[in-house]
Amino acid sequence: MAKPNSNSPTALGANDRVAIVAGVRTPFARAWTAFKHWNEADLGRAVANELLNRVDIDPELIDELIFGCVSAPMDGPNVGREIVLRSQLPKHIPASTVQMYCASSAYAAVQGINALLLGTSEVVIAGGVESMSSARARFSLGLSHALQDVSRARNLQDRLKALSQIKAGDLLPEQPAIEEPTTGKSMGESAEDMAKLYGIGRQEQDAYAELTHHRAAAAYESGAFPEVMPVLHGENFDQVIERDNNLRADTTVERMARLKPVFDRRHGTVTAANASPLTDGASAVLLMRESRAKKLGLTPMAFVRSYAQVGIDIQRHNLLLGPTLATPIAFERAGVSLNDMDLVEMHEAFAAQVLANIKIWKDKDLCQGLGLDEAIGEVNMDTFNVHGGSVALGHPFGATGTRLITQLAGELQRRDKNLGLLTMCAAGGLGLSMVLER
Ligand SMILES: CC(=O)SCCNC(=O)CCNC(=O)[C@H](O)C(C)(C)COP(=O)(O)OP(=O)(O)OC[C@H]1O[C@@H](n2cnc3c(N)ncnc32)[C@H](O)[C@@H]1OP(=O)(O)O
Repeated sequence: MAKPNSNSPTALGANDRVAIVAGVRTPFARAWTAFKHWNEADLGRAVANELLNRVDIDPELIDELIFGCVSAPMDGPNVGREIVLRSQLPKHIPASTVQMYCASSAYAAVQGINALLLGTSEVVIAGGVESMSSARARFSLGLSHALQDVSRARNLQDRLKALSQIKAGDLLPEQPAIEEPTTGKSMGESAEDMAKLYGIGRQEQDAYAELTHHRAAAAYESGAFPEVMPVLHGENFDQVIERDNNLRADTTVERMARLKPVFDRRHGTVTAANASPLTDGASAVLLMRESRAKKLGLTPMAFVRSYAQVGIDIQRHNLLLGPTLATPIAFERAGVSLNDMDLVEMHEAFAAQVLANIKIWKDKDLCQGLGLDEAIGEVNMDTFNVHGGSVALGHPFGATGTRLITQLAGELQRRDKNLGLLTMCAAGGLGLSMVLER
């Protein structure tokens, strides 16, 4: 289990901090709905262009674009580069695509932060995108091998021989799955395990899901999501989506109670309502050092104080514990504690995962059982996910990280507050936490 590194600095680039200057995102759309006809590179292009249009900055000043994408398309897996080639950005800008499962765009931001601290880039666009609607079913390996043999065959006889190797089962397409290759368990099954292990009941999960939907709906009404851009959609791109379409302002615990559990149909508690949905969308942030922002006359939303990443042995521990393991390290690096946080944003893969993590945070024995020295502390729900989270807004895997960075930075700015934490679990037992300051 990862332990805080006591030699860590207390803040990143203390004399010339890394600034989050701006952030944008598309509305998040349930898979196979509004963005059915969009692909990853075009969704990414839309947010990159919007960022350039909103910030008064010469595109020539962008040194690098880094994007996260979990399910990268086979016909252009470096989505970042495809975005540059399709956007208003100058084509000479280098671009890359990173993968840290659900934390991918937060990790893209980390890569950008590191480049700025090293001085290898001065202005970075970091973001992420996911299009579950574009995820393709694959040929089986047996069929792929046979088709390769056919294409290499020199004569009709060899071609027929290659084709004769194909078994009936090989013809079945393999659907993209959200399963851990190591454990064979889906994310939903891990959420069920977590709910059972930490005693998080169905009612508690549904009540949390109701809260997150209602908060997100209220946030739209109060204008708290200026980062959300309108996007054209539909077969002829003649309709406009302006808000996340998973959001249900009218959802109630009573309605949710009627739903059957999905991942453990007999004894489970995780349902379509208390899980984040499969989602399409993109988000991006503009990063630069404080001094650069000042020179360009730009007012940063917030600065990066620290970050930390962890990996969990998922054969011993639940894979959705990332927030519990990564947060103490980010706090120690920033020289702060939970009590100092004005706002906390936790990615909501599932209501059960959020509730289990915050239950562990306040319990010394549970924290020590996971190798931590002490309890992290008790979360104040009035300052936690104040505008809702992934269960309501949706969770395009590659885009949630920079959605969280923008949302937290924006809310710190609006409330004129000083410190905020964002924290994420990710598949593979990964976790990423980041402390922002003003
Ligand atoms: C680190 C990480 O982030 S891991 C997380 C990774 N993400 C995941 O694993 C994704 C998990 N989610 C999923 O796989 C899917 O969303 C599922 C399987 C849970 C649900 O998928 P679907 O069954 O397609 O959901 P669907 O939208 O059809 O909803 C099912 C029903 O619940 C209802 N429902 C959903 N949400 C609500 C709500 N908030 N209130 C009331 N009813 C609701 C729907 O109306 C629908 O009802 P109907 O059958 O009468 O039409």
